[in-house]
Amino acid sequence: AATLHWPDPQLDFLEDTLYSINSIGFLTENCDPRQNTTIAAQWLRLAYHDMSTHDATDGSGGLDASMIYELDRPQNVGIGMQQSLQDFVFFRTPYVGFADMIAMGVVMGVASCGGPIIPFRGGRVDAKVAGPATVPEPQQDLASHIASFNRQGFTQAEMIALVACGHTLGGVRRDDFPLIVDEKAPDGFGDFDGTAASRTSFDNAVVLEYLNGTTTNPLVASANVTARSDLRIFSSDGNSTMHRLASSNDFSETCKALLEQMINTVPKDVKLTDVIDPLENKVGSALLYTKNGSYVLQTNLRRLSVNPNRTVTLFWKERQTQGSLCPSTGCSVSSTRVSLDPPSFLGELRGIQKLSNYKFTTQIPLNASIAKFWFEVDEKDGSAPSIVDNDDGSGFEIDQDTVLFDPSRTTIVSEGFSGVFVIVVGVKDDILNAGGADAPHLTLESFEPGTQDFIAKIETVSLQRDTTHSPADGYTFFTGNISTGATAMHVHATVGGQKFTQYVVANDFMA
Ligand code: HEM
Repeated sequence: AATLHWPDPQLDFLEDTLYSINSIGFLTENCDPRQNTTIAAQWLRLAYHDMSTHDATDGSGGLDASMIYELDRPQNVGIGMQQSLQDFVFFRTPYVGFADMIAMGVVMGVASCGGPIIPFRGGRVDAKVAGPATVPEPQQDLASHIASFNRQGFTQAEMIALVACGHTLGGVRRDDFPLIVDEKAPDGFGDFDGTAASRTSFDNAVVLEYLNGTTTNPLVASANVTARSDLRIFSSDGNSTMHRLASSNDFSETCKALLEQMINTVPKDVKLTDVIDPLENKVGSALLYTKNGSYVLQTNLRRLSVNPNRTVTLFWKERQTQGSLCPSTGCSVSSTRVSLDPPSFLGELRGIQKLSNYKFTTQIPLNASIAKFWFEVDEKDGSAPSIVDNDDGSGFEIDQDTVLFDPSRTTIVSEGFSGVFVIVVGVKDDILNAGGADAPHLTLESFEPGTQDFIAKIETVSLQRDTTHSPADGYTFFTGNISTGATAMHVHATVGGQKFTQYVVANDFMA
């Protein structure tokens, strides 16, 4: 399983979104309905269509979010495609692309409808252009379907099962396929399986109804014989795969494996992360800034379990060791407060009841500063306290204190419906002045996810000396405006001939 070597904004975000914060999961939590179908069904179809550009012979294509360039193709008809992309777009970051969110939609959607929990890996890379038009269509013959699934990396038996696993959710809309669903279909929607409860269940009713001849699946039973692609596919091995999937356990296990393969089908040069499981210890962001004559360090440690007796202590090592004020074991402070936060629904399914968040805000003398920090966790159950120090004993390093984003001086200014973040960054005078004739160069690279057209916007603005915040505590302040549509930014600086970079997410703009 993936281990967090802090800072790791990719794993940090993906783990949070899977288990900790009920953000994307909130939309589909109870296999929630939308447009006669379910959000989970829309997400699953989107992921399959996006993946189906894969060519196993040369390793090209796969789950790479190329769908944003392919929406106008007839194979991708249906409001669900656009809507699903809209669901995911807000969650992309400079480190996590659309494709990872489309893949996560399968994990979330399937689990929310009572299906198996599919392991999730991150690291997909978003395509810059459309892929080939290779999504299978209902009017194609069996040989074309077998060839097309082979090209995508699936055998004939796997094709049968994967179609059954996909077509356990949702159905066919008359608006999209008037030649497949006739006008008698209630709400213009032909469910893949017949029972109302089944619509919101990831179950094998689609298999059982097919086998016992009661199916209403339009792709099996449509009056339009050409459109009966599921019938041709399901029966293509004399029903042997379908008989096997009649066991609900087999169905669940098979779907888990095949859907995992589907979301992990990526272009050959893309390397996915290890499987992301909930992390027992997780450090949040660490913000270091100056205020009223000292540094302030703000951070937190998240634990998966609750223990009201547990104490968590933050330790740190000073950057200036001469005339150290800390004992040899490091300076320390107890958590300022603990909050017990609910996990995401997937976190709950993984057995997490509450997440304990130990929060710290501590002052550090200006002449000492901080080089790194770590935590001591005492369960108060007689066992020895444990140390949380980034797994490898290195601790959580504050790599520099020269260029510091300042959340306490940063503000938001509204302008009608939109607005700007007025971002303030402090630069240490020692280094600034040592720069001599070299003028400092500071920029903000803001990231907007592209909620309108699905194309992320990265904008760079220069930071200027701040006229409203006078120099203080050994720092001079610089300021620049970015849109409130930004969800993250990098601060880049060249000061005194050295380069500095800091990554900050919008949550911290107003921390
Ligand atoms: C030969 C292969 C396939 C064909 C011809 C096919 C065809 C279709 C058609 C015509 C629809 C109706 C879409 C609409 O009304 O807008 C549909 C829906 C759907 N398909 Fe497939 N499909 C295939 C394979 C798959 C696979 C492999 C998966 C996923 C593993 C999948 C998942 C879905 C889902 C979840 C829906 C329901 C969408 C909703 O209710 O909004 N399909 N499919």
